[in-house]
Amino acid sequence: LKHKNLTIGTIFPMTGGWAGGKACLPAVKMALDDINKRHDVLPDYNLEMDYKDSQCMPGLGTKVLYELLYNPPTKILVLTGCSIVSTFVAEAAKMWNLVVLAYGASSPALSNRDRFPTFFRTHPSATLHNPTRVKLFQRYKWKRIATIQVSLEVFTSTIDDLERKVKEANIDIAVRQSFLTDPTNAVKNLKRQDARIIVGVFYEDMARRVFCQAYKEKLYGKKYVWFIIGWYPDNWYMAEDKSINCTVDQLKEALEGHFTTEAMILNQQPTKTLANMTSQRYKERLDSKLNVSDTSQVTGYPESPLAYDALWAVALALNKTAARLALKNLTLDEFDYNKKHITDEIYSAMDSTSFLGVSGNVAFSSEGDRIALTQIEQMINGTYHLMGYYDSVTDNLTWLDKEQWLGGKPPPDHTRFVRFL
Ligand SMILES: CC1(C)CO[C@@H](CC(=O)O)CN1
Repeated sequence: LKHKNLTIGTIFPMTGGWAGGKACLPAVKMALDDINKRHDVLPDYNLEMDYKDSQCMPGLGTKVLYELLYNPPTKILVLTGCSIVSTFVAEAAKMWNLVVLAYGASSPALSNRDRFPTFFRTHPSATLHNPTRVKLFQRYKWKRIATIQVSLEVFTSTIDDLERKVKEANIDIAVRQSFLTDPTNAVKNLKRQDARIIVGVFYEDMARRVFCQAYKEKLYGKKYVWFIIGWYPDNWYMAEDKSINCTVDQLKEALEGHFTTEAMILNQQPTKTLANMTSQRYKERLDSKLNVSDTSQVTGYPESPLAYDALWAVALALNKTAARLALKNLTLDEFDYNKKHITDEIYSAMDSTSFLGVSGNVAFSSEGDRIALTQIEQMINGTYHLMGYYDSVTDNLTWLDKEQWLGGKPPPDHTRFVRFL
């Protein structure tokens, strides 16, 4: 039983822009143990991994990919983290007929079958937020939207996608502002162009600068509605920040009432997953492996269910492939980088993935993107409160009717001129 080995090449960012490997590597090790104990999954094979650190840098990521591919044993598939590493690895890996599965890549640019024909990701694309935003614009009859973003590819392509989606809904992005590190002019322009319903996409360091400027420009309060990203650490606006000259209370005042959207990447139900474990039990097991006091501060902790489930997606796809190859008297351990017919089987098995993981139901779109629910929260009195969920596949918004409006009702999306007859 499990007398043959299959090796997965895995790349983790242990430091750098997103050091998600800190929690995702232990999660993948846990998944390997769990899978190798199962006799009903890959009964003939023991799954192993050969892992490298990319430091979330594309150059190093490319170098370690070559190390993985030019050293035995043959790798059956590659696992990656950061977007900037995944784009290089997924672009190159097809030359070795390798499927690539990312557990930590959010860039919309990766949803591209021409550039990345063998790419999948258990991490949702940043564009997952956009159908939710449109749904809320429609709910409150807002047709004039403003956006402000940091000039980074991941945010530019997210807003480009939002523009396409609002156009389909007959909604207009009337004001679009971007900045590199200083949002002063962008925020002034939003005020000058009478922006009211504003979508902001940036990392939390820039979010503090934007809302400090919004405080100064009085671009907040009952006339305005802000939508920003929901996966910042809970008290992100209280962090010590020498780059702004606003107090926490001033930021808190500017932030009062804003909405956030984020992908749901931890199964909320108390049900047991395919791994015979609830997501709560998963967290307990990972916490014991991380053995630090506050595990939620470990980079990659929120994404670790995506890494754990990525291994299960690999195991199930290889299990399915082994059975199909057997019909042609072929086996998985015959794979080498020239056997595209085996890659095609792995690809189609991965494409048809559907199982309940600790991150919720795991399934991929035709571009390999993770299909997931989003949750909407609102900051009320300095803390986030759950407002509802949105399933873009069924276009179903579950709304708890708890939102608060500083002016007692949703503000209009522009100044209403009363015509004096
Ligand atoms: C939600 C976040 C923080 C988005 O960036 C991902 C990293 C990346 O896309 O490179 C990790 N998860």
